[in-house]
Amino acid sequence: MSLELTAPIPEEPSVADDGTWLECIECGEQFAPFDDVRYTCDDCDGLLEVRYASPPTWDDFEGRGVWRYNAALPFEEGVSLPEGATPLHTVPRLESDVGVETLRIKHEGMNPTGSFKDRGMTVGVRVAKELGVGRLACASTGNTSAALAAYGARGGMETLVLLPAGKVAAGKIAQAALHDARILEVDGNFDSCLDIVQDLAARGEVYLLNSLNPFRLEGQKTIGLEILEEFFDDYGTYPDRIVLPVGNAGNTSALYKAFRELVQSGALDAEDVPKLTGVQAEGAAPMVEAIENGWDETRRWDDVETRATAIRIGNPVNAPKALPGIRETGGTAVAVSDEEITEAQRDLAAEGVGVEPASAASVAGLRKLRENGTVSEDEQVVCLTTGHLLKDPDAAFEAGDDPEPVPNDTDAVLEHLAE
Ligand SMILES: Cc1ncc(COP(=O)(O)O)c(C=O)c1O
Ligand SMILES: N[C@@H](CCOP(=O)(O)O)C(=O)O
Repeated sequence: MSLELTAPIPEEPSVADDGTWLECIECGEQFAPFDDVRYTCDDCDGLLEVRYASPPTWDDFEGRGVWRYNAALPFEEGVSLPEGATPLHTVPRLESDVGVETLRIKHEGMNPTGSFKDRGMTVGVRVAKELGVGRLACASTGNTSAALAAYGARGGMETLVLLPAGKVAAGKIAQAALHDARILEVDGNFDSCLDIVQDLAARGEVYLLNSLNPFRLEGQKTIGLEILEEFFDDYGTYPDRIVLPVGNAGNTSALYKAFRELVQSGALDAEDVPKLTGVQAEGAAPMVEAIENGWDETRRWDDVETRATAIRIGNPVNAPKALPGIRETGGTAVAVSDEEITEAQRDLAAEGVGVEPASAASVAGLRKLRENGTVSEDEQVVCLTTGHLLKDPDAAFEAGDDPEPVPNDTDAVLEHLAE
């Protein structure tokens, strides 16, 4: 296991506030966490990470949901709906069909707005209040906008969302609209929307709450903490592998950070860290390209396309955090077709687990890696499903069978059923 994972706990710098500070992952420059609004390093523009003088151990955790893990977060509590404590489903038929020893599904679609973004927003909006900023904003393929709108509303704050026109699933726009976000539809893809929001943030017009914001990822760390705790309760061991869909690569970065902090505190052995395994759609796979080619960074894909609109992303901003996470945990990355994604969506639905297309990419990826021998039959695996089926009703209609019209008459209904 890599040196990164066993790195010593850094000494608390003078900029720390209550044992917490921001640190550049490229040059190591440190910043006080709440003295100013910043998303990247003032010196080199590298990505920032939140650091703690005392990384958490298992005994520090009590309560339920995201804030059970407040010892691993910058605050005791946040702007909450509440979020987290999502199910870790068993899926016995799918488990034996895919052919692994254990398969569990961590269904993040069961969060308050139907995706894992809520875990990030409960922390992110709390930080926005601490900083005393005005308007909150994000670029989004849909779920981030739904979560920002809801948590902004909960916190009594104004929200602005920029969406790629014609490429966001209906359920997600409906959420942002009802929670009263101002919605701008941009004639461009998600990456162009993020470029604009970053410009607006740099000009001080908005507070950016995409996963470039290091505090968002603190909340998303709790996915990894919950998986490890619950899996250990059930099996007395940790999963060998966690398979997750990858878009902007926030979750991959967040889970890797959660595991590093547990290793640093001595709560987890480095050899027990699950292999982080990322799955992208074939039409939007810059992370897979970077992993396959051994690159340290991704190359931007300008033309991206997939039915899994949530991961229709060509320039994953968290790649510098996520690529080491995949490599140093011994994981990998794989691309799947839209057909394989829809098939996996049906497989999950047949076990009663309703997910949107991007979520099903994890299961499609696991199946592919099992078939090509990368994943072995004795592995214990958790697949992350990131968003709820109702987020994208059109995709669900396409994947499922059509309703059958029948006359308003019992005999005619019976006749129809007998056909
Ligand atoms: C449903 C869904 N799954 C997966 C992803 C990808 O997650 P990440 O950006 O953390 O890689 C997103 C958004 O990016 C999403 O909305
Ligand atoms: N799928 C995301 C894309 C933006 O990701 P973020 O984690 O950087 O906010 C979305 O739902 O918009």
